[in-house]
Amino acid sequence: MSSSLTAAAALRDWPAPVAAGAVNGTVSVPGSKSLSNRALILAAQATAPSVLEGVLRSRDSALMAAGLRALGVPVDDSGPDWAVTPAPLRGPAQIDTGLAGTVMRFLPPLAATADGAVTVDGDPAARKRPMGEILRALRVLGVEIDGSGLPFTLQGKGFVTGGSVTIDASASSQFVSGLLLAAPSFRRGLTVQHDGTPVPSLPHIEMTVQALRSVGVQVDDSDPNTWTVVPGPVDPWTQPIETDLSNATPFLAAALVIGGTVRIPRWPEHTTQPGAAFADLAADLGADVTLRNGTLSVTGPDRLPGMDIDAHDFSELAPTLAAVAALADGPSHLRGIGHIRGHETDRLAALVDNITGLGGDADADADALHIRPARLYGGTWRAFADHRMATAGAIIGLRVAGVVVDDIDCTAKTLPGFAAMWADLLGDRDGSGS
Ligand SMILES: O=C(O)C1=C[C@@H](OP(=O)(O)O)[C@@H](O)[C@H](O)C1
Ligand SMILES: C=C(OP(=O)(O)O)C(=O)O
Repeated sequence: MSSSLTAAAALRDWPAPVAAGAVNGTVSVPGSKSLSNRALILAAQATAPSVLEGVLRSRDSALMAAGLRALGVPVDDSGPDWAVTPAPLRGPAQIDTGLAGTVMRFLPPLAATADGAVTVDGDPAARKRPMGEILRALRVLGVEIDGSGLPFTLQGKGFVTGGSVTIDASASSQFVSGLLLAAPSFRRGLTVQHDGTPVPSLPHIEMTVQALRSVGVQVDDSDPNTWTVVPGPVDPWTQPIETDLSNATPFLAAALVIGGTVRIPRWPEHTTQPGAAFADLAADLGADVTLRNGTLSVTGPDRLPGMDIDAHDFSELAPTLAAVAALADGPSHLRGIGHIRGHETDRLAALVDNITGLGGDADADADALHIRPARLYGGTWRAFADHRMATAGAIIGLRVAGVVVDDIDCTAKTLPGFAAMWADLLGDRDGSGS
């Protein structure tokens, strides 16, 4: 794995290409970050080796693989399909989470079962992301931890007893997912109960439950806000990893904002990925949307209306939706997304700053983003190390000359090569912009 995927790179200004006309292209999007990192965590606990077909090769998945290796689990990423060979987990180990929510919330509960001390840290921005609740839960479950956020050290005893714990997962569904994904390895399994305002990104918890069941783990999710995982053997991971539908959305958004058609092959018919919601949203905005033979096609509407939507379940789409909204003919409201202030950056603040910095009209309240039509002009679009902020800038740049994204390489978090893929879609092969 190249170090550029595991270390934060220097900022690189990228003049976003302006579209010469309507788009017409097909984009092959790599595997889902969320499924890849679940597959890695589960394969590490399995009774036999797994081969992860279609796994995403990106900074977030490289960090997950490196974290497992640090704990003694061989992950061979030399081919396109990574091989994971389960082994007893042991410290001392150092884990770098980068800026990956899935690494910082999924790996510590599993690392707590290791024999030995495990120190966990991440990028400076990762230290600001909510983490206390999952550490509190691990303490309730008997795990000794030094620290209350990144960096912290788990004093692994070689086992976690498990049992039941009540948490407030209103800041991130990943608190629930992380605990459930390690629970097959807890001696008594685990019941997690959520007590608080509604959990965001619920489809991602369904993804966790489905991933656990797919490797033979029994999960009871029959009561809302309560999940029980029965301890026991984990089968090797066998399913191909689906295309990352959230990463497909900037490309599909191009068809919405400049017209024309974008096709995404290998679009699953059934999925727990919240990115699938984008197809319905595009249709609601007047696009022609079809799914035929596994390819999703989106043909943009003549005029782009505003949107008033509750994005609580698919909050990771907020930057894409905000970029579309900034180019729409009517006002937009993206509601139910207060918790994205704790994503890679404070996304509500960053989107407002970026949109207003280009002459747009946007503001945020505790839980929503409001964007009104305005004539935009060129300027710097700051990524704040956030892959989806960078791709949102690319969308706006399609229609606004002079937009410069200040760190396009942070897209390597989940989609290395984004700039080249974007240039290919627009027929701008050198990727340098206009
Ligand atoms: O479990 C996952 O894979 C994810 C859950 C969501 O996190 P939040 O619940 O913190 O929004 C989502 O936004 C993130 O991109 C991926
Ligand atoms: C919130 C996101 O990432 P993470 O997995 O780091 O939480 C995201 O990808 O939009």
